Amino acid sequence: MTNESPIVRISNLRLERGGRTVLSDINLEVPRGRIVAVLGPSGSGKSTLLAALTGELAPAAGTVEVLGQSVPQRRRDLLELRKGIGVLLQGNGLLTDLTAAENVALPLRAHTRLPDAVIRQLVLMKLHAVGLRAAADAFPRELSGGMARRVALARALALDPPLMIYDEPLTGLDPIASGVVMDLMRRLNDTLGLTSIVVTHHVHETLPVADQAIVIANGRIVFSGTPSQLESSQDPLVHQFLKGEPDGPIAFDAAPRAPEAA
Ligand SMILES: Nc1ncnc2c1ncn2[C@@H]1O[C@H](COP(=O)(O)OP(=O)(O)OP(=O)(O)O)[C@@H](O)[C@H]1O
Repeated sequence: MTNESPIVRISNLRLERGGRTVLSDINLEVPRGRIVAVLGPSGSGKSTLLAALTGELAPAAGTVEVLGQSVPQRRRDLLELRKGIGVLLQGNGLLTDLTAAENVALPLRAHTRLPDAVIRQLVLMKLHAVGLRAAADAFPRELSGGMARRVALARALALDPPLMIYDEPLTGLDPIASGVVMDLMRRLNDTLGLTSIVVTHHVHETLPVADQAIVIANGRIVFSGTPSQLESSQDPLVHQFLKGEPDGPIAFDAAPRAPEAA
């Protein structure tokens, strides 16, 4: 893979779940170094698209290339590819009986034969990168929601993956913690030379740090462009999604929920 080749290249992709087409005609290129926001109402297929990138879901048609190779079907090849993809899930997935440092060490222990002292140094570097070196020996229950999310981020970065995937990284976080996580995402992306794909409902928090945005609705990509192009789009589908309106060209049962009363 050359420096110019895209980190992700999706062509004419169709994805099915339970025998039903969820997404079709998906074409997307994610160039190196970018942060791409994947937006869309609940149930539109954002997680399904991520599943195709990580090889959990094979295409019903079309192709998915990640890190310069077609996403493999063979389990061993898939595991190898996944070492290059850091994934931050909304549930964090931290093991509660391990400290922050031990959690971050897990991928290093699973995939390398480095001595303990080297692992400890790498772990402290990753925790430092997310501003939590001092919390190395804390248990998850001793951390705030935002801190726990950052420990999970440090763990996702443990193997220095060139591609980061964030699945709803702001769920459950207050506005301050959300701002910290989004700033970190941008800073880590730029300082570590990463490429990031962020699936989120949090449009207004995410667009300021994104280089590119796509909106998925009604089973396809209905917008692809810069955040400012998105915000000025006159497309009725995009407009309905951004404003969270129940009536419009997005089917009612796929429309985003109304904001909860404060
Ligand atoms: N394992 C599955 N089997 C059958 N249908 C599924 C499966 N997973 C998802 N679906 C369906 O596929 C569609 C897309 O779901 P998906 O989870 O990708 O949407 P999403 O945009 O990520 O939603 P949300 O924002 O609520 O997480 C939905 O209609 C969902 O019901």
